[in-house]
Amino acid sequence: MHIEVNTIEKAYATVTAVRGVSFTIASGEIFALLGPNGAGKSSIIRMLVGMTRPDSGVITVHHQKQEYDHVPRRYLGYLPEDRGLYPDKSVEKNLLYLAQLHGLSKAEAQQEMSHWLEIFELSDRRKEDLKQLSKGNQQKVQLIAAVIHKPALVILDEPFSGLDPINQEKVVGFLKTLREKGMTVILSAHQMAMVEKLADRMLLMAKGQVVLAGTLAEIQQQAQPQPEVVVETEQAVSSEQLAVLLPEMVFTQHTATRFSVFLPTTTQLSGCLQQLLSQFSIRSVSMQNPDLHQLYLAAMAAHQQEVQP
Ligand SMILES: Nc1ncnc2c1ncn2[C@@H]1O[C@H](COP(=O)(O)OP(=O)(O)OP(=O)(O)O)[C@@H](O)[C@H]1O
Repeated sequence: MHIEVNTIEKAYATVTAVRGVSFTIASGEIFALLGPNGAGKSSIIRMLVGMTRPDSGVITVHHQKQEYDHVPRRYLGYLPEDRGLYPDKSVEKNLLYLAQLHGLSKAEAQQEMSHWLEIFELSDRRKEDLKQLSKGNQQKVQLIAAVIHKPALVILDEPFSGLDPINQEKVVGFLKTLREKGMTVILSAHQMAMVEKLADRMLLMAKGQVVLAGTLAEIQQQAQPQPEVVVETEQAVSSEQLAVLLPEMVFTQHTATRFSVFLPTTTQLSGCLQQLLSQFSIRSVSMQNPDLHQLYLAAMAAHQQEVQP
């Protein structure tokens, strides 16, 4: 399934939740929607699944040579923000009911359920009522419910919420398995460390607008066009010495023997190193790429400044 979103807008009574947002999602990729509370992520998801319509702009979903203006229910696996299984029914009843509702035979449903319960180490809990399970285990059952009918597209709103680090890692593994099975995955999340491990491409939003978009490498390039080189020296180096040696460059001193140089372009790396080597013994040099968490915070701070009058 391939999705194209072209300049969609969505306003509610008092707020414009989505402002001219465009992106594409290729078949079989994990696509992350990121942004602070109220950024517009859930609004986009609700439009993708057809729960609401954009006020303007176009959504085109391509699947098996057909086109749709939202993802048809039969191809969709959805973990909504407000979960929605039956707490008074057993894990097994919940999952089998949902699978059969989506058209799986009883045997197929049993087979899929056993497969996923085993992956999440919940096989021995299948007879228990959902409400008897811990919040994390309920979340895992919710995730199984979203994929048990083998949908082409899985949309997961906050799949890591309420999970401890070990279970978060399990969900990372689960999402990679979905990708291996050829499913397209859209997820919204606040856990940047998890997203960084998983997402093929991502869209960072704030106040209904796109702030950054692309692969992690593309986002790093957009957000920090000046590469950071971290240098460690054998002997102490002062800021004054650096300012004389590298007059054109911006640097930050971390310790007496460790500092970062922000290169105007990567082509200036060898010149910069030659200058440093002419004066100091260098212990190590490494290119530093900011992680998604740092990029996210920096992009949000920059966006905040931009939108302030
Ligand atoms: N049904 C609605 N009626 C009115 N306003 C709404 C409605 N749904 C969302 N909003 C508003 O639209 C904006 C975007 O909300 P949305 O839920 O899409 O953000 P989000 O990025 O999913 O946030 P969160 O991370 O908190 O779930 C917010 O200001 C929100 O208050």
